[in-house]
Amino acid sequence: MIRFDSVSKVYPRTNAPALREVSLEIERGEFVFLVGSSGSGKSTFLRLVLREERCTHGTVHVLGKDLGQLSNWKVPQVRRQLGCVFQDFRLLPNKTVAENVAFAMEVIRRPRAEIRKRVPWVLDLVGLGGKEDRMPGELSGGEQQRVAVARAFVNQPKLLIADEPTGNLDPQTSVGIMKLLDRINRTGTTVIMATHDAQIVDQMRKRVIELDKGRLVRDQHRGVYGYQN
Ligand SMILES: Nc1ncnc2c1ncn2[C@@H]1O[C@H](COP(=O)(O)OP(=O)(O)OP(=O)(O)O)[C@@H](O)[C@H]1O
Repeated sequence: MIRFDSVSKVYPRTNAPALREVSLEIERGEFVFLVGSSGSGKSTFLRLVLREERCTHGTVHVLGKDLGQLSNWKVPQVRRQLGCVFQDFRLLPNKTVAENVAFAMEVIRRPRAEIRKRVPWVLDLVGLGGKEDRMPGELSGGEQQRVAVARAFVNQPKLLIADEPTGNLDPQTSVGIMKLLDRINRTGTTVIMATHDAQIVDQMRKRVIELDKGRLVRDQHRGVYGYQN
């Protein structure tokens, strides 16, 4: 699903690499927490997987494609198999809940009949049945993140990337979001989640990958958060 071979990333106009010779493999269906202090390279790792950035050295394979060799016009073909959730939700403020989710299907040109069927299905799945016509601004943070998860999952991606999805939520609301991600993972979707939330990592006991100053320093099966902020 994902393979990093000796991957380094140096951003332009910087000296210290954001990632240093990272090698790892993530198999289909895994649930992986990416941890490490601020600036350790978590978001950089995720940006390389999304091909928002290219690595400086090494190779990144995602879904069988070498992203370094992939021409720009082929990037959307890979991206449409990936779903993303962010700390700040990133919903379209002028569209309703249902329209936000439908939009993810429209951009990849799914047929209207399918959109009409799948949007209510996925909103039910995330526990937002009945709130289809609300605007994002009329929802709580937890509800907005549920919309974002619905939008990320509606096209049934092979891989779901979550960058601190509970960063703006209280502990109880966070547990609800994690239950949802766990459920999505159980459908076969691989989940990679960057987080600073020790409680969640310790509760879920999934694979934990830790970065420190761009280096992979820990790769633990059924791991714990394990470092101090
Ligand atoms: N676009 C960029 N240009 C230059 N340097 C960058 C850029 N993005 C990140 N960096 C640097 O790369 C390093 C890793 O940053 P990254 O955002 O990947 O860390 P992180 O682990 O996600 O941090 P956080 O937990 O705070 O989100 C940092 O030193 C950061 O300053």
